[in-house]
Amino acid sequence: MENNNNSNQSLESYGIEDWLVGNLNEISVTGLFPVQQEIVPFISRAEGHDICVCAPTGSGKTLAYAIPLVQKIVKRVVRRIRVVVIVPTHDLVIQVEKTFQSIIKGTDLIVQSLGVKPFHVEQKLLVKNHSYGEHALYESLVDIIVSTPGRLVDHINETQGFTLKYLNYLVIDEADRLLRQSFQDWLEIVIDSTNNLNNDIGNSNNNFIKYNEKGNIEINELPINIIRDNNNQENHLCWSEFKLVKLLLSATMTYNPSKISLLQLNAPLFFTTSKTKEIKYTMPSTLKESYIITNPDQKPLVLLNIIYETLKNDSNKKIICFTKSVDITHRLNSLLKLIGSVDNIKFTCEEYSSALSTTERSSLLNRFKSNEINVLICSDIMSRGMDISDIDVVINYNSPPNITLYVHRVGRTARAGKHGFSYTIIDKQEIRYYISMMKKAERSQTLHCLKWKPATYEKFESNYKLALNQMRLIYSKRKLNEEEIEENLLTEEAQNQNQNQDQDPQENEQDEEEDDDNSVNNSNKKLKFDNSSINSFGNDQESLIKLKQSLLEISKKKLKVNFNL
Ligand SMILES: Nc1ncnc2c1ncn2[C@@H]1O[C@H](COP(=O)(O)OP(=O)(O)OP(=O)(O)O)[C@@H](O)[C@H]1O
Repeated sequence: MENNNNSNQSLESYGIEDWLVGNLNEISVTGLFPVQQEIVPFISRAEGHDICVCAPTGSGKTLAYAIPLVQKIVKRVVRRIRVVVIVPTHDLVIQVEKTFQSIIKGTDLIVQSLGVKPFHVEQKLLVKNHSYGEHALYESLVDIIVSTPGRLVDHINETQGFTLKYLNYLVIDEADRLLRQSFQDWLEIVIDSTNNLNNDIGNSNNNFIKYNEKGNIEINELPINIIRDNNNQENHLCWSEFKLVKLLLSATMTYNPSKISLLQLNAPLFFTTSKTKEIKYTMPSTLKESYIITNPDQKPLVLLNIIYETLKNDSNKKIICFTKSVDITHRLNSLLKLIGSVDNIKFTCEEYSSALSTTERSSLLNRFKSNEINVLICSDIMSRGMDISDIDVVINYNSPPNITLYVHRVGRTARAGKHGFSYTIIDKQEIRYYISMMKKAERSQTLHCLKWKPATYEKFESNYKLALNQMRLIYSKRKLNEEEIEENLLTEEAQNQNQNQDQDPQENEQDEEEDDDNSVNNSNKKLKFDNSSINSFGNDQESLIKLKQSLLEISKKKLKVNFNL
C-alpha cells in the first residue's frame, strides 16, 4: 500500500457528506489513503460484519474508522453511547479524542475521553441523573467514548446510569496489544455490558450477508429503523439495529484464535495491505531501516554520531530514541543532558516514559512538536500509535525484544507517506537475536548495515568521557553506600540479554511498557536526577579540578562503580 499520496478521487466520491468534508479539509485531509479508501465506504454501507484491519504504521487507520462512524451516528435522535474506542495508553486516548473533536465540529455530537480526568469528574460528564422516587432515569451526555480498558471497566462497574447497551460500534485500536493476556479480563466485562441482541439473532445474520455468484459480498443497504426502547422513547438506532459491530485494528494484528475468539466476532472481514497471502509485517514503503554493530560501551558514541549526522544540516530535525526500560531511559537522558552538544551542534533532550504523569508527557510532546526539544529519549509507552508529524529519525538504543515492538517503534517515523530513517544500535550480545528476529519477519533483505570507523567518534570522545565521569560521581554521591557497588540494573540487564538469546523472537511476547491503567508509578523507582548535581559540575577549569579530586576520593575508597547504559 503506497501511503505517499491521497487518492485523486474527491472525498465526496467516497460518500463523505459536505459538512464532514469541510472539517477534514481543515485538518489538511483532501483525499483518502489506501486503507481508508477500502474501509470508509465499506463501513458506511455494509452491516453486520465485524472488521479486522492490518495496515502499516502511519497509514491513517484512525480516520479510517472515525470518518464513517461519525457520519453514521450524527443522524441519531437520542444521545446514547454508540461508539467506544479502546486504546492501551492515556496518551493515545488524548490523541484519538483530538481526532474525533476535529471532525465533529459543527455537529451536536459529544466525544469524551476517559482516564485523563479524575474519575468522579468523568462521572458527571457521562451521565445526568433524572431519577425521582423509585423511578431511575438516566440521560447519556456523550455519544462517543475514547478510553483505556481499565477506566472503561471502572465506569461500567461503578457509574450509575452508565450503559453500553445502545453501543453500535466497539473499536479496539492496537488490538494485538489489548488482547494480550494481561488485559483480557476487561473484554468479557465490556462485551457482556453491550446489547445482547447478538445472541438473539442466531443465524439470522445469514439474511444479512449475501455473496454474489463471484463469491463477493453483496452489500446490504439496511434501512434506518426506529424502535422504541424500554423508556418508550424513540431510540433511533442509526446503525445495525440488530447487533454490535466490532472493529479491530493494528499494524501488527494478532491471528491467535484463542485471543480473537473472546470477541465473538460475527462474519469478520479481514482487510490487509500485505501483498503476500500469509501476513507479514508490512512497513511504510518510505522508511529506510539501518543497523550498526558496536561494543556495549560504544553505544553512547554511536548514538551521538546519529544525532550529529541528523542535526548537522538542519537542527530542527526531530529524533526519537527508544530504550528498553524506564531506568535506562532516565540514565541515558541524564548523560545526554550533560553532553549537550555534538561537535558544537547543540541539542536539547528530554525523557518520555511512564515515570512521568500523563500531563507531564502531554506538555513534553507539545515542546517536542514545537521544536523546543529535538531529541526525545523514550521507553515503549511511546511506541504504539503515537502520531507526531515530521519525526525524521527513530533510534533503537537496544534491540527490541520482539518484532512487534520493532514495527511500532520504527513506525513513529515515515508516517502519512513522508520519508523517515530508523537506526538500531546492536552490540555483540544482541546481534544473533536481532538477525534471527529480522529473518523470521522477512525484514533482513531491507536492512542496511552501517560500518562507521572508530575515528568517526573521536569528535565526541572528550565530552562523552567527562559526562560519564560526572554521572558516576553523581550516582555514587547520591545512591551508593561505602561497599563495593554493582549497578543492579547491570546484572538485570545481563540476565535479560541471556534470556533474550534463548527465546525465539516471535514467541517472546515480552510485554511492552505497561499501559497507564496498570503501570506501577515508576517515579518511586526512578532515580530523581536533580539538576543541581549536574550544574555543580560546569566545564570550567575549577570545576574540572573539583571533579578530578572527587573521582580520586572515590577510587581511594575502592568504590567500584560500573555505570552501564
Ligand atoms: N487521508 C489523509 N490525508 C492526509 N493525512 C492523513 C490522512 N489520513 C491520516 N492522515 C494523517 O496521517 C498520520 C497518521 O495517521 P494515524 O495516526 O491514524 O496512522 P495509524 O495507521 O493509526 O498509525 P499507527 O499504526 O502508528 O497507529 C496522522 O497525522 C493523520 O493526521
